[in-house]
Amino acid sequence: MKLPIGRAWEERVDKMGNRSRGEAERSTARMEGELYKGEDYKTEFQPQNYLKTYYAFDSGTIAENEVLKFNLNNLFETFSPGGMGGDILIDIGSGPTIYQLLSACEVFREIIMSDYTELNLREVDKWLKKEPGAYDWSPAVQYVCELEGDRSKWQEKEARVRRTVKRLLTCDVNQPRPLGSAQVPAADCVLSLLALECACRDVDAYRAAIQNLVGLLKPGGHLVTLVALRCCEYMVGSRKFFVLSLEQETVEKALQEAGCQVLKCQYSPIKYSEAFCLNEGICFVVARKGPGA
Ligand SMILES: C[S@@+](CC[C@H](N)C(=O)[O-])C[C@H]1O[C@@H](n2cnc3c(N)ncnc32)[C@H](O)[C@@H]1O
Repeated sequence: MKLPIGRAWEERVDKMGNRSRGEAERSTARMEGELYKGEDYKTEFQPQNYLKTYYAFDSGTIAENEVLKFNLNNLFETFSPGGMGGDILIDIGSGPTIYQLLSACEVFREIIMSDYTELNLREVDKWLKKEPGAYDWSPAVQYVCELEGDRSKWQEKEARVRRTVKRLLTCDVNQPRPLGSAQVPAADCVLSLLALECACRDVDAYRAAIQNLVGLLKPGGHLVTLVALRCCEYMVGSRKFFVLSLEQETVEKALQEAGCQVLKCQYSPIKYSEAFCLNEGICFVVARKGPGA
């Protein structure tokens, strides 16, 4: 399947894949312990390192597995047949991952994925096209199939994700139009997991970003988000990235101010391994856009 991603995008990915020597030297010369953020994502966030640390599933660390299972369980509950569903789901800040779509692919006709960095989109594209070196998501896919009642159907589910993801776009949640000039229909659901707290420099920016995402929804559409609470930094390989520290109340208030009704706010005290990420709990939130928003 050839996804409708622009030629310019592919060319830039090639360039990113073969970074110039000067660029590589500049980045290794940066001081150890530096906190990366903002534009740094484009050059310093290495998708493979991120996947190995946080999504190794049963072969990885217990804490990271617990977070992933919490997330997959909540996504399963939210997107079960008879629950939320519809035409278009837009995933914002997808990163290099597809686990977030394993339940949603059953109940949405079309999924649009997006991220700030082209390297992340390239990593997802590799998996969608079954290219050599693509990440192996099968343990997570089998886990979700087991939740659905039949672990043996995991290959069918992978095929369904590949069929349902129609576009990969670049995005910036700090822009009033996070998907830029891309022509995208209003969505039934906007999903954004563990991305806003990485992308926003302060609470005002976070509130604005929530509003920007709500702007992508149809009235009555749903915003689904997962937030690592009281988090201040996380590691991707040897790089340390900034995270905005948020309380659950701040998240709920931002959604209400953006004209949404919070339908669910599932808190868990789980933490990542301290070596990778400093957080205190996590919350999975479902909100509905009100008519006046
Ligand atoms: C911790 S990762 C989360 C990835 C994935 N959603 C997950 O659940 O694992 C944070 C993601 O936020 C993205 N990001 C950073 N700044 C952003 C921005 N301004 N707009 C949108 N996404 C951004 C990064 O590229 C990265 O993929």
